[in-house]
Amino acid sequence: MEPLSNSYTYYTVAWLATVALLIISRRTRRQRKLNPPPGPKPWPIIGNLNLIGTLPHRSIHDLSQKYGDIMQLKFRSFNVLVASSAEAAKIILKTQDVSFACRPKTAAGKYSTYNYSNITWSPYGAYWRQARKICLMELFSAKRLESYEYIRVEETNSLLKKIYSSVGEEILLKDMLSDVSLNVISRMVLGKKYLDESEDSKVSPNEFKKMLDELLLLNGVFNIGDSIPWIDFLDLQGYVKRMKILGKKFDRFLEHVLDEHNERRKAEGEKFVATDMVDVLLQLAEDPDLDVKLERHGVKAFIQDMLGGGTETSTVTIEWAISQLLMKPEIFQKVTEELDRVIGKNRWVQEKDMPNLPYIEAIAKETMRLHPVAPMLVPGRAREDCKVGSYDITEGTRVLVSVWTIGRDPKLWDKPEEFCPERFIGRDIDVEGHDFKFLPFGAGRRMCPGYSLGFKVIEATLANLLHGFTWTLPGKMTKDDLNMEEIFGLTTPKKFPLVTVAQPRLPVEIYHL
Ligand code: HEM
Repeated sequence: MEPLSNSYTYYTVAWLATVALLIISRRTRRQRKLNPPPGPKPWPIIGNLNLIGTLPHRSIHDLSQKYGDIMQLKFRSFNVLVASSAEAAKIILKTQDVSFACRPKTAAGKYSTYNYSNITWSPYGAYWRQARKICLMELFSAKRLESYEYIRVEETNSLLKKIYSSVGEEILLKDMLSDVSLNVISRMVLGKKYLDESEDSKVSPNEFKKMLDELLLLNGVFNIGDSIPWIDFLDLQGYVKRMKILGKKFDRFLEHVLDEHNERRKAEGEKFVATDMVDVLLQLAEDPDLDVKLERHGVKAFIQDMLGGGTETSTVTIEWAISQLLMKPEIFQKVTEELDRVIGKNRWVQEKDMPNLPYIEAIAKETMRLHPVAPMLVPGRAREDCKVGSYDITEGTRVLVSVWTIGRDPKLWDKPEEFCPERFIGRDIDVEGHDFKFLPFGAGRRMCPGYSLGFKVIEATLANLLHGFTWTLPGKMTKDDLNMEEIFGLTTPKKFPLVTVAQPRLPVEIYHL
């Protein structure tokens, strides 16, 4: 019996070893055959992170100049594919967008946005598809956006009044703009403004603002645990702890919002009409015909998305626009000539005037070309092994589209570093992701669903700021003293907020809003 058992063990071991060798050799053969995009040689553990500075979009831009418009980096344990030309962007966002339409799993998505139940971080699939359908048909339909125009007008008027009451004084424009956009979005989404002390609410205005700032910050940070999963539990930077705290705070607030809305619905019974986006979402949550049930936590996650997506984005863009004009004051003259000719001096600009103000539109676009809010869009993730051109991309690879580089490509833009709105005049380049050389809102399946609202707010606010006031730098400050550096985050704002001085340019009675 003994020799038989020995030979049995021997054959089993030999067989297992052969299978293991076969698997290893097949894997190595496969790896050897892979043709990854060019990129810098990664270091062990950190990969190429040593090459990424405090402004990652600029570091990545510099690397793309060396390695080409389709390059691959390694950030610790995962590959990062970077597309840096209009052609490469088209491949990622159009030709092969199904392969890249997923989002990476991040602690922010898990802990601060209801376990990936919001639109931004939800994986590609039936739930996300339904969310996009809700955006298109319900939340951002032309009819719905039009029905909220009075809110945008009222809030812009209160901004103009506030500026008028500070004429001649130094103004921190960003603070004023961010109050307006927060009021606009919270009235459209939640039905009331939470920055108003007199409103009865569960959070103070300060707390509400802080929560939103923290949401934007934590969704934009580089959390080490996301790229080295086995040290995730250590939470070395303390971000996960903050995300959990924020998640709880938001939940308390949003529960209160939902309860208030449900109570009104019950009280009004048959007469109830949905007036804000929460009402719409709560109605959808009861719709038995939805393909995927919209749960209460999904409603809360969508609300968070709207609040997060709709506030900082327009503020940051308008602040950049006014800063650029202060650097090139001759543009003020051209734009006021257009405003005086089309609008006259006896009224404010309305949204319906915008098609007649191509120079304002061109200023907004030129600002977004040079200062895209999301310089590398929101990261995507390869859903499967695939090819981009002749390169092999492996499943799980993160994907960035450097719209910052594309907006500065000298092959596409003449004197790309110069702020020159005229380049958009008479050219059919829209913001809707049709032209891959200009992608401020992305393109394809994952394109920003709030683009039309965002662009409306930017254009109309900018038009009225320029129609109602002349803008100068404070005291003896010259344009050479104006710092145009940016900081990186979920949005890419000015490093030093703009301080400016306004003077009225319309008859006094026009400011009695
Ligand atoms: C100036 C205004 C805005 C800019 C520049 C902007 C920009 C962007 C960009 C670049 C993306 C990523 C697209 C991609 O990955 O391809 C995005 C996604 C998104 N934006 Fe906006 N956005 C703006 C306004 C808004 C508004 C007003 C809302 C909602 C109220 C919103 C909600 C969203 C959502 C939910 C996503 C995620 C879409 C998805 O993953 O399917 N955005 N936005």
